[in-house]
Amino acid sequence: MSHLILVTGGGTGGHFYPGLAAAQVLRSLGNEVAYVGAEGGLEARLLPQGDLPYYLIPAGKLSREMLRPAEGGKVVRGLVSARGLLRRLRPRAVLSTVGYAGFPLAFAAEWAGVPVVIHEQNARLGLAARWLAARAQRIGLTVPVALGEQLAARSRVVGYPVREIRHEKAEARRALGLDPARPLILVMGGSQGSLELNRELPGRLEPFVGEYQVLHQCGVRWEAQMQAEHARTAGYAVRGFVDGPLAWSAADFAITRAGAGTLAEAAFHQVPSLLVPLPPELDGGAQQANAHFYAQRGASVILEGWERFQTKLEQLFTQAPTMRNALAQLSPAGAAHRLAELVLEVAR
Ligand SMILES: CC(=O)N[C@H]1[C@@H](OP(=O)(O)OP(=O)(O)OC[C@H]2O[C@@H](n3ccc(=O)[nH]c3=O)[C@H](O)[C@@H]2O)O[C@H](CO)[C@@H](O)[C@@H]1O
Repeated sequence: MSHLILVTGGGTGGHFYPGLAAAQVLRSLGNEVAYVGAEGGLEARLLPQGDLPYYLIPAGKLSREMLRPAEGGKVVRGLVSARGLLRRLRPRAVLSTVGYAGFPLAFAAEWAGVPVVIHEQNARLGLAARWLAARAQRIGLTVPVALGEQLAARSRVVGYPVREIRHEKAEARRALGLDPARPLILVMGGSQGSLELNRELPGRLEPFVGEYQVLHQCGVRWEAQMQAEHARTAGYAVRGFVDGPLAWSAADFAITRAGAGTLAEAAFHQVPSLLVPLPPELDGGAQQANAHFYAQRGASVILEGWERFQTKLEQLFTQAPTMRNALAQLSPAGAAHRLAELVLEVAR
């Protein structure tokens, strides 16, 4: 029997980085670990830069798109590839951070009798998590989620595994090519960038540039256009993709989407944030649920309508000290270890 543990999940940063963090902990504890990502996902670009053994398999979107032959075909090919990998590698356990990219391997493993642990990042279970939860041995959660009795018995709140790297503030700003001395507002659109933040924020933040500087992460897709439009505005730096730990270490305030990873990093680095969650029709309400979890605990402010931007930003500045305390209570430090422990509990 092999000693291998397979970690799977990706597509976007929010699903990939927590899997990577847990994989690294599992490896540091002496386990043999390999990563299984989706062809075309963010991980297909990032895994070759690291030192974890990895495999890429097809993965189709698990939505109504699945009914389209091209997407449905990908789902089927993903399951066939996953089954082939399991037969070849015979892992002791599979950890999946769910999402469409974490689905094929975990699903095939459940049917092959390999112990599976899933991790749901958001404050509610997504589709892949709901499909996998019934047969998963353990369900790791970022925050408490209301579940039926059977699922609750197998679930544990472990937090969201973040990359636990902190840099000194001035050094982080220097490394990002920013003014080391001026307070920084970080705009994070998430791993793919946010068109809404790209459209709304440069103009609205202009009056604050001078007293503050801005680092706006706009998404690789929009980088060229955003650079052309704003590169010459002094104190307003635009980047397609940034080094997450560096950007959070450099920031004093943030304006962000409400992806689970973004929120967990804001908590880890204690950066008060103004949240602009994705509209519920685009993600089944996951970001709204995440944002409310933080706002109810006084850790973030939610923007409800751009007409209130100025008021909300001022609220963020004035309430920052109490928000930092609330964020410290929500810090996910140690989450990667707790998730790794769940996996080792069930590994054969
Ligand atoms: C549109 C969409 O479906 N978004 C989902 C996706 O978000 P998304 O992939 O945007 O994820 P998150 O906000 O959760 O996390 C983004 C991660 O990527 C990193 N990062 C991002 C940009 C960058 O330039 N550099 C960088 O390192 C961040 O530091 C963070 O670790 O997965 C999340 C976790 O399941 C969900 O909560 C989100 O709803």
